[in-house]
Amino acid sequence: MEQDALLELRDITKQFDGKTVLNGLSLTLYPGMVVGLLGANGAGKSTLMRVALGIVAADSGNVRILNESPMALSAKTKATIGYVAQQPFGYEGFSVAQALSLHRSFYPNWDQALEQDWLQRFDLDGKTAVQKLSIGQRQSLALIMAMAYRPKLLLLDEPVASLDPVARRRFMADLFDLALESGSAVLFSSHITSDLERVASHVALMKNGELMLMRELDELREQLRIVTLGHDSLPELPSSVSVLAHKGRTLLIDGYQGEVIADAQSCLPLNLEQLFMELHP
Ligand SMILES: Nc1ncnc2c1ncn2[C@@H]1O[C@H](COP(=O)(O)OP(=O)(O)OP(=O)(O)O)[C@@H](O)[C@H]1O
Repeated sequence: MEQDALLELRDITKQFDGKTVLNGLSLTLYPGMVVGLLGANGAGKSTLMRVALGIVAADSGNVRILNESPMALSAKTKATIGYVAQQPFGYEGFSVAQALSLHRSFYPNWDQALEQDWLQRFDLDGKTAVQKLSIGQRQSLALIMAMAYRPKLLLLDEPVASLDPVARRRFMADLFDLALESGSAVLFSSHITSDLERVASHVALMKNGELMLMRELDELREQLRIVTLGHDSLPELPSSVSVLAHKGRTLLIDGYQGEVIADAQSCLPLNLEQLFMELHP
């Protein structure tokens, strides 16, 4: 495992029923990184997280999470990892306060002030029965449960899909602060590209079980261009530039450093949503 890495996946392959879901995927997370994981439905985002946590075993490749094997995590290390699954689990039959009380007992580093702060922010009442919470409120509770012990590594599978825009914004800002303040790393999947652009330090883009791009967001803005060519054929390109997609007169390039692109009628930066669309024609 590389020095300081909080999570390292190397050459991970996973098949389900003969279908390849993760295909030679490598990804490393360091302290302070907030990585937004972007990919179409079925691209393998949840599977990646589940492999990282040892919930499912990879067919091949190597995973190290906080310097341990995910299949043999010590209790001490487990207490420093936060995870919110796409469909958060139950606590049916408990009130919010009872559920938190039970959950809290597993984590020596639980920050009760943070818990109270977030209960207020998410407008959750401790007396409400968990089964009466809306989907968004359940998601909020699951987030509090995963974050109030300030984990070193936080994996969130579409954590904000059911939150309203105000709650989403607040939570996203907190997420970023948490990582920066405590030297944690966060990996979160989301289809909301504007959220990703607002809070992520890095973007990881998956397609068909492969990692197409893993880059600092600022770098991505500088080095990716969408080019409209005068003709369908690919012109000779500067050596630093690589082609991500080419269809008709539209060319998507990486590694752009301000060079002149031959035959270009326009050469423009693009946002994450445009990038996603261009990579999924
Ligand atoms: N336990 C399983 N058994 C069989 N197939 C599975 C299993 N888990 C996932 N898959 C398949 O693996 C593929 C990737 O699923 P995964 O949930 O990782 O995608 P995702 O990128 O998280 O998708 P979404 O954005 O829709 O949540 C899908 O085709 C899915 O049907």
